[in-house]
Amino acid sequence: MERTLVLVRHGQSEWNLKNLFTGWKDPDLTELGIEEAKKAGARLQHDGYRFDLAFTSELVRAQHTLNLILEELGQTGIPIRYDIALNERDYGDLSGLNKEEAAKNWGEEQVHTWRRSFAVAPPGGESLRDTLARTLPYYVREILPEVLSGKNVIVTAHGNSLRALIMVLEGLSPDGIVARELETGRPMVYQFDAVGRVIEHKDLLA
Ligand SMILES: O=C(O)[C@@H](CO)OP(=O)(O)O
Repeated sequence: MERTLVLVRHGQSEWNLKNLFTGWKDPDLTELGIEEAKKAGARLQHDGYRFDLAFTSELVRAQHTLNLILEELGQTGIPIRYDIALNERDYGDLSGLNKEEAAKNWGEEQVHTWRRSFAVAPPGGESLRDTLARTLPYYVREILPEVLSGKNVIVTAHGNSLRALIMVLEGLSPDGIVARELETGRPMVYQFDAVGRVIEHKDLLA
């Protein structure tokens, strides 16, 4: 298998558990998050995936997830590239607030729009479109050329930085992305043709 790109959302973080908006804040994984990352690695190992190169964000929950996956694969020696472009969507003023309390304050519909819409930014933060505007150039410039050269690549990142990329990989519209939820620690596998089009994609069960 060549030209394979695997995307993984980090395992459960301390702030996922506490139900807090996280964004660019930097909590680590919970025990469950560690288990999820190890399971993702074990599943990839079981299915015979091997990687030449890895990308992750500058946030510890994504880096920790990657390290655990690579340990399960016995591939801790592969090159890892870290970039802020893969960081979670910046949640601005919502960062650190409880998601349920926010829904009480601003109303469920408003908070859902901030969390899942394409173009509406939370106060002081990034919309998914803003996030796409930084993840997509990074993908085209840094990740896609490696895939096109025949490498197998793994990316561990975040719910919304990955939702942005998935819009492009799966051809989803701004309406189509609203309902797309990414589970923690679930590998999403994309197979590319020689010119960088996705010819197959599947989510692996844990
Ligand atoms: O808090 C966050 O940064 C993200 C991911 O956990 O939240 P949301 O559920 O709104 O995507």
